[in-house]
Amino acid sequence: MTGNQWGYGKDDGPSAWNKNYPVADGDRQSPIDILPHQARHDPNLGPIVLNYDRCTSINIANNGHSVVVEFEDSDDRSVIQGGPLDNPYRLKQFHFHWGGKGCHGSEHTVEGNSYASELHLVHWNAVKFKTFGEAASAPDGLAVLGIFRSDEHRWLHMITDALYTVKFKGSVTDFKGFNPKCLLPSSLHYWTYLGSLTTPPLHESVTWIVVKEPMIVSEKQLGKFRTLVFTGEEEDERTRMENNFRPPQLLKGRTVRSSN
Ligand SMILES: CCCCCCc1ccc(S(N)(=O)=O)cc1
Ligand SMILES: [Zn+2]
Repeated sequence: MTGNQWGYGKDDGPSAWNKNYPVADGDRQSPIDILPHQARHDPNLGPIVLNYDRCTSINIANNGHSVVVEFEDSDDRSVIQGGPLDNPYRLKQFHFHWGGKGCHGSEHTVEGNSYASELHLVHWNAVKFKTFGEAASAPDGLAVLGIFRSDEHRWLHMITDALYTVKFKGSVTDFKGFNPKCLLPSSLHYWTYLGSLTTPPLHESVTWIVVKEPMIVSEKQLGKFRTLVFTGEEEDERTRMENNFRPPQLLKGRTVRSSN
């Protein structure tokens, strides 16, 4: 693994990340396997509140690890708050993790069971920090909403129809007027725990909020995500982008709390 090059292959994948990112073996790494019966129900955990109605999506990009939709985060136009969060956190981007086929692909698992894919809505604490980069390495800097994805989804076509425009690593295209609220399941009951980024630099800066109810996407829609490639247009080999998920990490004594 040269420099900060990392991936999901045999030589540069999750088991090799601790060489360049020793925090990979830290005490609050993500994802984890969630055991619902061992989660502590906390009546003080209020509902998650999403104010996305004035969000401004900017572009959709293939960053060589996933497909990412970026948002304007210069003010509090789209924030998540409530639940375990002490402040509103600004929506910065969302991206996905998925498998090669069948039911593997999510990062978090529930009693050892994985879903076909997982959506991450990434937010940062702009009350305490000046930039996303600064928040991304602070213990209470980020809040990521994780949504499992399993069978057909009506709104997802807006994403999958745009995937052909970002087939190659490094491609970016405009993607305006998309409100990610349409990607969310009806109930936002959740598990929450203190964890990390699931890709390098693996900073232990994330308050994870994992929604219990999966959203529905079809195998056909998932297939469109697999038309992306990890490699740039100029490179000769075409490595299909799939299995871009990190396996569950040790809990190391952490408590997972459950909303009602
Ligand atoms: C200082 C730069 C940090 C960039 C961090 C980019 C990033 C955001 C979210 C996730 S995830 N999969 O935990 O939601 C992983 C990586
Ligand atoms: Zn992610």
